[in-house]
Amino acid sequence: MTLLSTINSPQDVKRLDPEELPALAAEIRDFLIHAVARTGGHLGPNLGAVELTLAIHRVFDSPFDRILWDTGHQSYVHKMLTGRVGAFDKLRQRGGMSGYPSQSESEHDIIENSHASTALSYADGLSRAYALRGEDRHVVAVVGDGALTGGMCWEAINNIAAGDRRVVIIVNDNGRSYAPTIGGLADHLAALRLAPEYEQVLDVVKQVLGRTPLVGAPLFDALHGIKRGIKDVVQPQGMFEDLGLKYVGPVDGHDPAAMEQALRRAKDYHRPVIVHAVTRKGFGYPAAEQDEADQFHSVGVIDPKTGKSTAAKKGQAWTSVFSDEIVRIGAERPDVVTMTAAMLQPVGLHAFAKAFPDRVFDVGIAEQHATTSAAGLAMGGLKPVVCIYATFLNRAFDQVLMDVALHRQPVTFVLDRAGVTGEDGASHNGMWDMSIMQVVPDLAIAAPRDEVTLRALLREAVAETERPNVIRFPKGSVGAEIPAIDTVGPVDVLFREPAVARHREVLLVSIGAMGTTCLEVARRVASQGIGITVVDPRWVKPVPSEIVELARDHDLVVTVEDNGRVGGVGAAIAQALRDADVDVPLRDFGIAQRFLDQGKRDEVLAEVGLAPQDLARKVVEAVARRQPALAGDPGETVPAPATEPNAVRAAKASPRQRGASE
Ligand SMILES: Cc1ncc(C[n+]2csc(CCOP(=O)(O)OP(=O)(O)O)c2C)c(N)n1
Ligand SMILES: CC(=O)[C@@H](O)[C@H](O)COP(=O)(O)O
Ligand SMILES: [Mg+2]
Repeated sequence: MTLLSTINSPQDVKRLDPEELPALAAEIRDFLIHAVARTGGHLGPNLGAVELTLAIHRVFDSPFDRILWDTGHQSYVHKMLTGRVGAFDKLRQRGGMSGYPSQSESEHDIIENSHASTALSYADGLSRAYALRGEDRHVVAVVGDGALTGGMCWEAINNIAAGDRRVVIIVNDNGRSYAPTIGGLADHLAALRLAPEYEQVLDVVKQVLGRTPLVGAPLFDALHGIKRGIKDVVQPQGMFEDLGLKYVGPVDGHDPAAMEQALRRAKDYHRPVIVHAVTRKGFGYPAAEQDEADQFHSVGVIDPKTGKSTAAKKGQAWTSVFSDEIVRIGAERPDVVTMTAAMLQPVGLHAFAKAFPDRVFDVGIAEQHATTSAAGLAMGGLKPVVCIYATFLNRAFDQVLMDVALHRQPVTFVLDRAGVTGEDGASHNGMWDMSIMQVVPDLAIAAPRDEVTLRALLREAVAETERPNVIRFPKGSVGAEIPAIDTVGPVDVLFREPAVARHREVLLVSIGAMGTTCLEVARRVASQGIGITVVDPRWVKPVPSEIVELARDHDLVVTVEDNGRVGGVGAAIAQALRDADVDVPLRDFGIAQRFLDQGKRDEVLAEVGLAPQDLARKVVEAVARRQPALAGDPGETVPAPATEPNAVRAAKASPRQRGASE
C-alpha cells in the first residue's frame, strides 16, 4: 500500500511520522507527473509546492484555518491532500475537476478566481471578519514571487501589517513567474535567499581577522558595530519588518522539517508574519527543472518519461502570427516598444525581445501599471504595444479609460486569448474585453479573422497616432485564410448568396475569429434557400456606418461574436441601428453572460450555442418566424450543405425560398 493511498484528508497528513514525509512527497510528485501528463496543467508550479503544502496541512487546521492560494494554479497538492486524488483523471476537463481551487469541489477551497495577486486582500478581509466575530482562526495565504509583484499585494500588506491579526503570508519564492521574476522586489527576494551566506561571511571574516594581529580585532568590532547596517543591505527583511510584519526565513521549501518548524513559529506568533520559502519550480522532475522557457509552468499532454509533448501537431497559432509581425514592424519602426505583464513568451514577445532587447518591458504581474506606464511611453514619443491576455485587461479598465483614452494616447493593446479559452475555466475566458472597452470613448477595437487580417490590422493599429486601440484574437490555431469576395468601404464581404440579389434576407455580421463558424452557418442557411450575406467589419468599434447601410437592405441582422452578449458588438450594432432609425430586427449571438466551467474550447462554444449547427438552426428559425412558410420544421437540425456550388443550389431553390424580394 502506498502512503498516498492512505491520505484522504489533512488529518491523515497530520498522523504521519515526520520520517514518512519524504516518501509521501516522492509519491505525490510521481502521481502529479503521470496525472498531469495525461490531461495537461500547471505541472511545474505544483512540483515545487509539495513539501510546502504538506507542511501547511500539518501545521494548520483547514478548513477552520483558511488556506488561500495565489494564484491558485499551484493548488494541485492541496487538492490531493483534501480528498481529490481520484478526480485528477478529469483535471481541467468538462464536467471534471477545476485546475484552480473551487468552492463547489471542497470545503477546503474558499477563493477560486485565479487572477493573480488577490489572496492577501482576501486574507485581510477574512482576518478582520474573524477578529470582529471573536473567532480564533488563522488565515494562511500562499503567494508566489511572481504574484507578489502585483500591486494589490502591496495594498493588502499595507493593511495587514498595521493590525495584529493572525495572518500568515507564505511567499513561495522560486525566482520565477514564467521566466525569472524581475524588478526591484525580485532583487530583494533574491538578496534574502542568499541571507544564510551573510552569516557565513561574517564567520569567515571573524576567523580571518581574528588571526590577523593588531588590525584584526578592532576591524572586526567595527564591522560588528555596523552589523545592523550591513544586515539591512544584505538581508532586506528590514523592508518587511519595517512595515510591521515579522519575517521568518529564508526557509528551504523542500525540507519538510524546516518548513514545518517555520510554520509552527509563524502560527505561534499570533500576529502577521511573512514566511519566506525558497523552492524550485518543477522540483524533482528533470524535464521540468531543465526547461529554460518556463520550467513546465503549464504543459499540454506529454510523455511523462521525457516531458515531450504528445499532442497532435496543430496549425500555426494566432500568437505566433502576432509574434512574427510585431518583429517585422519593430524592424521598420524604432519607436515601437512592447510591454508584457510577466508573460513574455505566452504573448509571443520573446522574438521581439531577442531582436530588440531594449524595447521590451516586462513589468511583472501589473496590468494596471503597464497600462498607465504605456500612456507615459506614448507621451514620451514612443509607440507602445501592450500585450496581455484579454481576461487580464479587466484589471486595467480605469487605467485604459482615464489614463490612456482621456489623454488620447495612441497605445495599442494586443489581447491574446480573447474569447473562450476553455480549460482554465471561468476566470480565463476572454469574454469581457469587447464589452468593457465598448464604453471607452475614442478607443477603437479590431478583431482579425485570420492570419492576413491579423497582420494587416496590427499594422493599422500601430500606425494610429491619435487614439488608443485594441486588437484581440483567440487561443489556438489561426486556421485557413478567409478571403474577402468584395468590400463595402472598410467592411469585408465574405459570402453572398444568391450572388446577384439586390435585397437579401439575412445579414450575418461575423466578428473576428468567428469567421470560419459564420461561413459554415451561411452555407447551411443558404442550403435552405435563404438569401444570406456574411460581412466582417474588421474594426468593430466604432460600428462602421456601412454596417448600418447594409442592414437596411436585409430583413434580419444576425451578429456572432466570441464575447459576452451583454454590451458586446452585437449590442453596439443594435444601438447603431436604432440610432439610425433602421428597424430591421437583430439577433445577437455571443457567449452567455455567466461563469463557464472548464472544458475544451469547442465544447464550451457548443455549450453556449456558438457551434455552427446550432447557430444555423437558430437563424433559420428566426427567418421562419418572420416568413412561416419559408423553412421546414424549425426544430429540425439544419443539415450540412450539399457539395454542389452555392450558385447551383440557389438556382434550384424555389423563388419563394429564395426570398420575395429577388
Ligand atoms: C492578473 C494576472 N495576470 C497574469 C496572470 C498569468 N499568470 C499566471 S501564473 C503567473 C506567474 C506566477 O508566478 P508566481 O506567482 O511566482 O507562481 P509560480 O508559478 O512561480 O509558482 C502569471 C503571470 C494571472 N493569472 N493573473
Ligand atoms: C495561471 C494562469 O493564469 C496561466 O498560467 C494560464 O493558465 C495560462 O493559460 P494558457 O495555457 O492559455 O497560456
Ligand atoms: Mg514563482
